[in-house]
Amino acid sequence: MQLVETPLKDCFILEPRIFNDDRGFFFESYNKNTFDKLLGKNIDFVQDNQSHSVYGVLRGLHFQKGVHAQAKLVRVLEGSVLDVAVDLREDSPSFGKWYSVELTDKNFKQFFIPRGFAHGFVVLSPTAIFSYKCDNFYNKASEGGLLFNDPSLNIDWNIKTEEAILSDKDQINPLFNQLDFKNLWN
Ligand SMILES: Cc1cn([C@H]2C[C@H](O)[C@@H](COP(=O)(O)OP(=O)(O)O[C@H]3O[C@H](C)C(=O)[C@H](O)[C@H]3O)O2)c(=O)[nH]c1=O
Repeated sequence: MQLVETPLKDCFILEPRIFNDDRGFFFESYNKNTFDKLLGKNIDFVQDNQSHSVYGVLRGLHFQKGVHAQAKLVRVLEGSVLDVAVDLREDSPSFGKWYSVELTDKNFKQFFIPRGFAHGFVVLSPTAIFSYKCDNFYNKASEGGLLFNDPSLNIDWNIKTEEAILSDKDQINPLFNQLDFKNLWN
């Protein structure tokens, strides 16, 4: 497993070692010892999630606030997605910045997003199965969100805005001023 830094502080891309042979391939998708050693900290994941989506589905940008904030280790089991993280930590040098990485079932890349980030992805293949680990439990009451097309972020999702398939929740975020990320996740 290799760790690759990103422009967002504490956000990392992980590239597992793939063992290919004439049967196919094998790799360790998660190993606590390896992961914690690479990160240099102890991360206890407590919940695994999985979603299936068709092309153009855009889930995000979501986060849970305060004590319910979640760190996530995300990957794609089938298809390809553009995965996006936004740094909402006011004391971070990358505060208000976003970063995207294409995760596919061919590049085996994983993306670690710490607590304090908004997260989302858009499906670029006909269908995609998205699987991820969280280090805190789901807490609906603490959920918050940013509009995927927030003009102050200007995220390039690699699809046309009109192609995006969104849940009702993701279409409007009247709770949040689009231009002010301060205190958003506290
Ligand atoms: C997240 C979650 C949802 N649910 C229930 C609540 C709804 O009835 C249903 C669908 O939830 P939602 O529309 O919030 O699912 P996504 O749009 O995929 O949300 C996720 O999308 C982005 C990519 C994220 O990073 C978050 O993990 C999460 O917000 O599953 C649960 O029961 N447990 C959960 O942990």
